[in-house]
Amino acid sequence: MEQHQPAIVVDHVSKHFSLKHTHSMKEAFIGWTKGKKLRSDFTALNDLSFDVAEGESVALLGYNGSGKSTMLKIMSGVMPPDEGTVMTRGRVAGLIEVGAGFHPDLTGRENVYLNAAILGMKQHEIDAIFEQIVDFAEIREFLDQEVKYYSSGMFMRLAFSVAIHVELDILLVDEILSVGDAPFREKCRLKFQEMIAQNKTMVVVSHDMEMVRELCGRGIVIKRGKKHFDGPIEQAIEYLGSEDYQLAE
Ligand SMILES: Nc1ncnc2c1ncn2[C@@H]1O[C@H](COP(=O)(O)OP(=O)(O)OP(=O)(O)O)[C@@H](O)[C@H]1O
Repeated sequence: MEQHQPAIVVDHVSKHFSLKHTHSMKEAFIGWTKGKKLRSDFTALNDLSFDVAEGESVALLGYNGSGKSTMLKIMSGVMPPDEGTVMTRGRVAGLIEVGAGFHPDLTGRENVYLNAAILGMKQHEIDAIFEQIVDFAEIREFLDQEVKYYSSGMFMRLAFSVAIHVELDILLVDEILSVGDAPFREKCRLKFQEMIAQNKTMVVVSHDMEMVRELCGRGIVIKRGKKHFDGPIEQAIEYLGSEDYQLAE
């Protein structure tokens, strides 16, 4: 596929979290008088840099806790980096915490409007895609029921459907397909392929190597927040399973 200017530029990004150490009040006080730290700093992302070209589909791979979701959250703008910058070109939609913007006391219909608006769409634009959203989610008969009565699968379908039907240039996908049933997963798979054919830029976090192989041409392998490999997807998957990765610091 022809590649253009970068859609995403991740430039020397680091992220630190503060880890709490449990203490009793007394220990905490004594520790404090002796100048001991009650918290320590944990580096989740360590000077990470990469570009993603427009129309490219890239997988972020790595063991649990290696920093993949943190990287996606920073790219989506829900979390700031501590150091470095992320530049994105165009409208970014994240399938990260699907349904996070859904309000339990509102109906399915109201939530579709609310969330599409949060994702930057105008009322008439939402009207135009409303039917497609509902059809894709297959929850039409429950549309006017409050979403707190939805099953977790129904809830996820609707939230997911809103996110993929809004106008977007960059789609960030975090391990969400595991929630849906097999027919819904298949439908999503086809939708992702359609988006790739439409030259959308995608960054996918998944432990499902079959899906990653199918959707992505390139893989970035990280461990403890550091990039260890960046290249063709087959080689990235191979590296992830290698002793080199296991031993990598
Ligand atoms: N808000 C937070 N506060 C403290 N630590 C956090 C926070 N978010 C993430 N972390 C830590 O940062 C590290 C990276 O987490 P992250 O969720 O990015 O990993 P991941 O590669 O997506 O893992 P997984 O494959 O398990 O989904 C983990 O050690 C996690 O505990």
